[in-house]
Amino acid sequence: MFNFPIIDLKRLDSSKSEKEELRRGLTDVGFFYVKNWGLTNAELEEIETLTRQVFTASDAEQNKLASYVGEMAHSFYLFDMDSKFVQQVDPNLKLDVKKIDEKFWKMFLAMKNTGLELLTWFEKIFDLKEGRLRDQFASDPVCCLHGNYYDKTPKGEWGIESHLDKGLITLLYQDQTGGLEAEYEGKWYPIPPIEGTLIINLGRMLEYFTHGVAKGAWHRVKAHKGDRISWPFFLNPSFDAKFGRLDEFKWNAEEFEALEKKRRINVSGTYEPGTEFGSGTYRDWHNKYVVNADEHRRNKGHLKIWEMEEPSKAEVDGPNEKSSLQVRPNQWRKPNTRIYM
Ligand SMILES: O=C(O)CCC(=O)C(=O)O
Ligand SMILES: [Fe+2]
Repeated sequence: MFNFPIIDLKRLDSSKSEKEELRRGLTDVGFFYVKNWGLTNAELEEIETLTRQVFTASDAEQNKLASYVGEMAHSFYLFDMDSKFVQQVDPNLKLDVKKIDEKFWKMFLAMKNTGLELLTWFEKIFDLKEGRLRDQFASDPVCCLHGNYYDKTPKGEWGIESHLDKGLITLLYQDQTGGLEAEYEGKWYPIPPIEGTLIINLGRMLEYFTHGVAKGAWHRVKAHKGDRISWPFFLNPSFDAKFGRLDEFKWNAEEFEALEKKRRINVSGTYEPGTEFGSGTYRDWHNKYVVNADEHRRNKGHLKIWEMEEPSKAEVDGPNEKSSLQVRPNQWRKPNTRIYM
């Protein structure tokens, strides 16, 4: 067992040891738990029940959800990473789409707020000027919430293969099954469920922008005990965010460069060396790697993904673009088409 940091968001302001643990999570481990982030255990139980229903419902019911336009500006997608599923469809199950929409939107916002609050804490821990991370990279972040459904992972396969998330931060809620593992100093350790907590891991973009001082951590999932649901929320940069690295962290540039080189050799096949950042904006990167996610998929896995996406303000209000909601109807997509990880 590994001692992953557990941060109580309510105590962070007043407790020095809590801040030290956050620093350890941020700069050494790359993974940490967060308590008191917003939703109650009862709300999370309800989310779990509703998600299970979504994955068990017939195509017709799923399509009802996909074409539902709630009060909120978002859309749903569904795609399979792998089609050999044993999971049964319940033909009699009716989805309460309004309720699903409301509950998921609440979860979405709670996770987004937690992510932004954490970015502010990272600025404090790193002694950066206030807003240095949030203003430069996340003034209008591209966000997306997945429901990941893994049926029991067959022997020799992966629920999701070893990978590094691409964005700034990932905030993940998992059910009580277990199966998520993270790498630390060359060894793999389970990240067991702790009721009510979120698991935070840092993505490659945050790592890259900080010259590797914020640590991106590799992780993978084997749902060998039984089927499993997890809800990762991906906080990505704003479309207009410039891909400039922060000079405050330049002192670590050489070490990071060396690490990046080593990675390419060690993990060829899952690393996707094609995903270079360049010096443009997140929009350039997004158009290159996310819009054509099929071609650039970085990992295989035995799971289905249900995605809830919030168009960024830039996407909706852009001067030359029609609202994405007008031009892009809600829809289920099968199989895999886009992945905002
Ligand atoms: O299901 C999990 O616990 C992890 C999922 C994950 O790593 C991802 O979707 O990027
Ligand atoms: Fe991930």
